[in-house]
Order: sequence, then structure tokens, then C-alpha cells
Amino acid sequence: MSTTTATRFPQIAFIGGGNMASAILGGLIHQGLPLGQIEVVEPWEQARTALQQQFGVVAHAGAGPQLERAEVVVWAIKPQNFKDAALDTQSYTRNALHLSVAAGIRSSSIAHWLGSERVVRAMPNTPALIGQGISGLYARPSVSETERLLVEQIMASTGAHLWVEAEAQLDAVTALSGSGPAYVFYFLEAMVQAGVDMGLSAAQSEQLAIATFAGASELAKRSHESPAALRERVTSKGGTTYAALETMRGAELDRHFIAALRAAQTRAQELGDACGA
Ligand SMILES: NC(=O)C1=CN([C@@H]2O[C@H](COP(=O)(O)OP(=O)(O)OC[C@H]3O[C@@H](n4cnc5c(N)ncnc54)[C@H](O)[C@@H]3O)[C@@H](O)[C@H]2O)C=CC1
Ligand SMILES: O=C(O)[C@@H]1CCC=N1
Repeated sequence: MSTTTATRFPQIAFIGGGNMASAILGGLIHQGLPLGQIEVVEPWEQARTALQQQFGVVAHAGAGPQLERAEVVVWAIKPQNFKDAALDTQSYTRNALHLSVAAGIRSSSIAHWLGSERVVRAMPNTPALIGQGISGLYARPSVSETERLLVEQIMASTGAHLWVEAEAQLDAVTALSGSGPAYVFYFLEAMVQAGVDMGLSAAQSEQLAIATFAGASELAKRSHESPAALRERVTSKGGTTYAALETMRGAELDRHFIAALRAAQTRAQELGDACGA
């Protein structure tokens, strides 16, 4: 895992101007990407207005010759919209390197629709919005080392990255870190609810819960010990943590949690099948 600092920015086009495009775009602009080097295709007027207000970027409602200048095209649309958007766009982007953040859609489908083997897939997550994300990356064999570095430079605006060798591993990345922030928020919600049930205010509970996630994550990051060893340090035999963890074990929470991630992985595979070539 590593982060990369930006040097020269490419001409870059975004197909889709929603949450993920905004996270990447915002990071790149923050790093100094000039607005004149950005094109965005976004059919939804409200999203185009948001892009203009947030970043000063004027997006187009549809694909057109303006895309021909793009050295890199970032595909930030829903899996269900990918094929139609690709077929609308492919005649303008034959010379570009393609970078898709769509869940599930395989690089072979993208290469087929776009008529280009120069395809990289990324699976980021929403902490990208504050430059604290992590992305899994996969490149088709035709992608050069220089092009991989270019992708790293673009994704560096969103946080860290990790290359995978087998494309199927991206479905696991999707289930773990792509969807992962939602699991963290789900647990935060439950911890806040528990705090309120036990007599704390919602504000106090939220402050305690968020600080606990942030502190424990940072401790795990900085420590040379495993998460299991760190957990054991909190857990006195017959103490409060032990009581909580025994309740979790009784409910087989770990088994259910693992099953939930497998459901996300399966859904990524299904999206690849259903929305792919
Ligand atoms: N939101 C998340 O946490 C993550 C999302 N992703 C992936 O990123 C992709 C985009 O997701 P979000 O940004 O969350 O969705 P979003 O709904 O915020 O943005 C997608 C945008 O694409 C636009 N669009 C629809 N058809 C289009 C077309 N033909 N041409 C151009 N734009 C079109 C929509 O109007 C919309 O604004 C998805 O494929 C998703 O799997 C990946 C990692 C994390
Ligand atoms: O839920 C989804 O399908 C997307 C992919 C990873 C996070 N959000």
C-alpha cells in the first residue's frame, strides 16, 4: 500500500458526475488540476448545477467531441448505466486510458464496449471525499507501467491504494472496503442508540462512539500487534468487555458479519454478470 504525489496532470474526462466523481474531482482540483483540463458528462441537471457550484466545473449533458482531448476517462456511473454510456462515448475516447470505479463491471466488458484494452478498474470508498479513502486497483495486461503510475497519481487525491493481481479480488475489495464505510456507520448508529438507551444524550453518545472508532482504528494502524491482541488487552476476564463480547459470541455476530460481506461480494459478481457484456 502506498500514496503517490501529483506531478503532471493529464487531460481528464469524467463520465458521471455524482458522489464518486465529485470525490476524485474535488481531490484533483485541490491538488492543482486546472479546470481547463477537466470534462464531465452528467445528464442530470441537478448534479451539473452541484458540480458548477462546488468546483466551478461546467458539465455537459451528453457525450461529444469535447471528450476527444481526454488522456484519461474516469467512469463513475452506476453499473446499470455503464454499457449505454460506453456505447455513446466510445467513438470519442479511443485514444484514452480508461479508469472505471463501477462495482462489478469487469474490465473485459469495458474493453469490449470501448474497443480498447487500456482499462484499469478501481474500487474506492467514500472517505475519498476527505482524502482518507482506500482503493483496490486492477489493470488489464495491456496497461503500461507509466499508465499504472498515472492512475496512482489520480487516485492519490482520494487516499491510499492497493493493487490486486486477479480481477476477481476486486469483488472482495468491494465487499470489504468499498461498502465498508456503511458497516462502520451502521455500528456507529447502534452504539449511539445503545448510549441513549443507557441514559446518555444522543450528542454525547455520538461523540463517544465516533471518537472510539477513530481512536481504535488509529491504534490498530500504528500498533505492531494484531487486532485480536489489541482486543484482548481491553478484555479483563469477568469484566465489562468480556460480558459484551460473550453476548456477541452468543449471537454469532462474527458469522453473520462474514455472511454479510459474502452477500456483498456475490452481489458484485451478479452485477458483473447482469450488466456486463
Ligand atoms: N458511493 C460509493 O460508496 C461507491 C461507489 N462506487 C461506484 O461508483 C459508481 C458511481 O457511484 P456514485 O458516484 O455513488 O453514484 P451517483 O448516483 O452519485 O453518480 C452517478 C452519476 O452518473 C450519472 N449518469 C447516469 N447515466 C449517465 C450517462 N449515460 N452518462 C453520464 N453520466 C450518467 C447520474 O446522473 C449520476 O449523477 C458506481 O458504479 C458505484 O458502484 C465505488 C465505490 C464506492
Ligand atoms: O453499494 C454499492 O454498490 C457501491 C459499491 C461500493 C459502495 N457502494
